[in-house]
Amino acid sequence: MAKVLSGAGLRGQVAGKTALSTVGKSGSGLTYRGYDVKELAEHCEFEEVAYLILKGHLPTQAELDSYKGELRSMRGLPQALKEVLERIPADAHPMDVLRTGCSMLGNLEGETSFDLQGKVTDRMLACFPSIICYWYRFSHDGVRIDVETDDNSIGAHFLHMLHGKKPNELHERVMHVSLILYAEHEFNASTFTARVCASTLSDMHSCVTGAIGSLRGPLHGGANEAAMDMIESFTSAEHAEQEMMGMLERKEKIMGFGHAIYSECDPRNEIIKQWSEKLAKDVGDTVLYPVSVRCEEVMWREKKLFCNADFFHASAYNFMGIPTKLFTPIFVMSRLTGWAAHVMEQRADNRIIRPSAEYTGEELRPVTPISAR
Ligand SMILES: CC(=O)SCCNC(=O)CCNC(=O)[C@H](O)C(C)(C)COP(=O)(O)OP(=O)(O)OC[C@H]1O[C@@H](n2cnc3c(N)ncnc32)[C@H](O)[C@@H]1OP(=O)(O)O
Ligand SMILES: O=C([O-])CC(=O)C(=O)O
Repeated sequence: MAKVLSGAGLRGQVAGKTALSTVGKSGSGLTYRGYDVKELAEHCEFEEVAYLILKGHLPTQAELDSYKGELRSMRGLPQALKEVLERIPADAHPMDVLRTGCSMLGNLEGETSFDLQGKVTDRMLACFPSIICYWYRFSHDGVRIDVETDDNSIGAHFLHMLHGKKPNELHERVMHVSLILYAEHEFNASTFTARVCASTLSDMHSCVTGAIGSLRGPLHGGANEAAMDMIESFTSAEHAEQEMMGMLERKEKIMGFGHAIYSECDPRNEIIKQWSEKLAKDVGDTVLYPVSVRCEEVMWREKKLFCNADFFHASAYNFMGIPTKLFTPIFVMSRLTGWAAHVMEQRADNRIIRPSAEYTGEELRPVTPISAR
């Protein structure tokens, strides 16, 4: 059953065209350029999916090898950017760090012509993990890490820099899956931000910087961090149930549940949930995964609300030793592909996005001189 889409928040209004993805077309599915996300997550590496989204087709092995080589060669950070990152305090939010990092990159390596849109996007894909980890390790551990690793994937590059050692096969695979699931999602809030910015013929770094700001909020990408804060406060499944019932009674929003478009489920949830379960077994977890499952059961039973993509990402990332405040930046490392592809699509058939407002203010009135107010 499709969700009734009407009311505030531009819900249900077609705001433009896209050939990049379909969200909830039959009530629940998700496709990227016609491919089911489930199949992509099962068979592909993230770089293949980034290539698909950005360049329009799934790469051949030769195309993929060459693309990965190119991305690998772009991991380094300019000295001036490193200096900026070193000045950002340890208690800053990494999403703010990434927003600044992206903006600074735009100053140093600006998109001076739209002919460079593919190149500047690849550069961001390659170096966003470097920006996050360089700042994180410098501000938290006092070390200046080498960001130019030879890792075979973006996910492995990230985990290697974060933990100071190469990830195992399971963790690298989960990163592929996670980055694939987060890559693209039609006209969600952050992508729409990027498209509005693009419609003024602004540059790619401005579009992405704005999108990072939109993704940061807890109603959007920030929900994975908020979900983690919640589940780690529960000591057992029973405790989780008790607390959730209280939150529902108090009409609190529970992060990681519900969706603006999907009506019955978010197709990304069952995929990341399976990987979270595998990771739970791998680390011998007996609390976080059962707590998460109980939260899912309670929300469905009480409210018919289902987990969105963010909920089981929280436990999955936690099991891989990723600090909670880096969860949403990982989303950025992935969604950058969708944002950039939408910017390119907008540019290819552009009209400035400028909706109208329904005026609810005062009727026309005279200005009283300041001495008489
Ligand atoms: C990757 C992503 O960005 S996915 C989204 C991540 N965000 C979250 O997880 C934040 C929590 N979820 C929410 O805030 C919302 O479900 C959103 C923002 C995702 C969607 O918002 P909307 O489209 O406005 O929600 P929707 O219209 O379906 O809400 C219907 C009702 O369910 C309630 N509801 C929806 N989600 C939740 C929730 N997570 N917890 C409690 N109640 C909820 C709403 O308050 C609303 O109740 P009302 O009719 O009494 O006002
Ligand atoms: O589509 C949305 O509104 C939010 C979402 O799930 C996403 O951006 O991945």
